[in-house]
Amino acid sequence: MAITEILPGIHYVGVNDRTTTRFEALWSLPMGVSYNAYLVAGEKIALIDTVEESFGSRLEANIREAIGEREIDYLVVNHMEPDHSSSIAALRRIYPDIEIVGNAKTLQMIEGFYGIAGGTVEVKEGDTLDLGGKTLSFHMIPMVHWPETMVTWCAGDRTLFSGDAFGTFGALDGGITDSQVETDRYWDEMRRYYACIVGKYGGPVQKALQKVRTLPVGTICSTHGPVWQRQIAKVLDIYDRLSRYEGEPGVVVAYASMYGNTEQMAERIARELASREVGPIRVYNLSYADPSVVLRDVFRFDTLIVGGPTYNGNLFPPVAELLDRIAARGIPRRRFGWFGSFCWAGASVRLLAEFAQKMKWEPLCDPVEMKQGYSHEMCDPCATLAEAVAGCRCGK
Ligand SMILES: Cc1cc2nc3c(=O)[nH]c(=O)nc-3n(C[C@H](O)[C@H](O)[C@H](O)COP(=O)(O)O)c2cc1C
Repeated sequence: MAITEILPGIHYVGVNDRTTTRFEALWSLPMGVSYNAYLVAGEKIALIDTVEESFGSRLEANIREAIGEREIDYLVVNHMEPDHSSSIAALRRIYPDIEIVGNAKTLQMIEGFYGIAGGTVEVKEGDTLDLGGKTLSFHMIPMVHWPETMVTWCAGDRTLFSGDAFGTFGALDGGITDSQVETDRYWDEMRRYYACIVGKYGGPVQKALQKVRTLPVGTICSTHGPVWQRQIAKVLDIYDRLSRYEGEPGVVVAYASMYGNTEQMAERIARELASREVGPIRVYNLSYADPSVVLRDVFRFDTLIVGGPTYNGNLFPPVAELLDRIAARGIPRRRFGWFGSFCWAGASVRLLAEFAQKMKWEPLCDPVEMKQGYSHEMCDPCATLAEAVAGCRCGK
């Protein structure tokens, strides 16, 4: 059996993208990304999802390698985001009789994006499609992370085609299933993918998880990253924890600084945290750090300390951008401390306090504010902030 036949009659026909530098024109891709598509072959054949348009010819080649000149009877569209749907029109040209299976919202989007209206099969929650020897059923998971998203369940093979749910950044280095790849490389990429792409939709992800837990899942075929078989419990746990916005113990110190004074406060706070054995500690200079990595760790850890100088009566832009990203994802709770600097009329500390209030986050302690240059006098206030973090750790 070819390595691409992940289970008898279920073929991986996806592709790797190691050239796109920014996913959604926003998020970095240091390990690339895969666009996964699958063939389910009974007496009839269904293709589940497609790939990004520029990789369409590779998808076709992979399909031909798996099933030769046999026709594909159905294209199941779990998710309409163009990295999975933009080869639909090309596929229809290659396989003119292919019937496109989707829910009402999906079919409306297919017409809107690709002008395809006929040759479709509309499905609702729980509907089934008999391929002869394999039966697919369809289950809606709206807003994970678009409104039309659904998953496809193949009960006979205990296999869930989950769309973007349980996906991760990171191309597939030869292997396809989690026993064929080095899984440790993917966990941080999975958190980064979740935080950047799905992070706003914790509630819908929780509902999807409830549905998935009723199924005896043996294989998860998502649209990005490895096929999960051995590590399903860990994957569900990561998605569960992140979608409950449950941080694990750890501190992110995120700051920006034009001339190094606020930076010295950040360094001091981190040193004081470490000397109290608080950890892990991740320190990011927001002018240079990859925003997706910072966001990943804000999702991952339970404590966030943010600092920046006052800039034209406002927050320094890289700090404001981080706060915008956090607010857009509605993270409901973090233990929050903040610090800032100014020269003649401070605003950054006040605006960080307003942010905490807007997010309904509990402040850890009074903020640390510095006028003009950093000096040894700032050590005590920075230590007090670190002490507040350490104090919470001990349950004080
Ligand atoms: C372009 C610019 C705008 C600034 N705007 C303000 C301001 O509106 N109010 C203020 O009190 N200080 C302002 N400052 C001063 C800085 O906030 C202050 O020097 C701070 O300590 C700089 O911190 P840093 O060394 O970490 O960059 C401004 C500085 C610059 C360069």
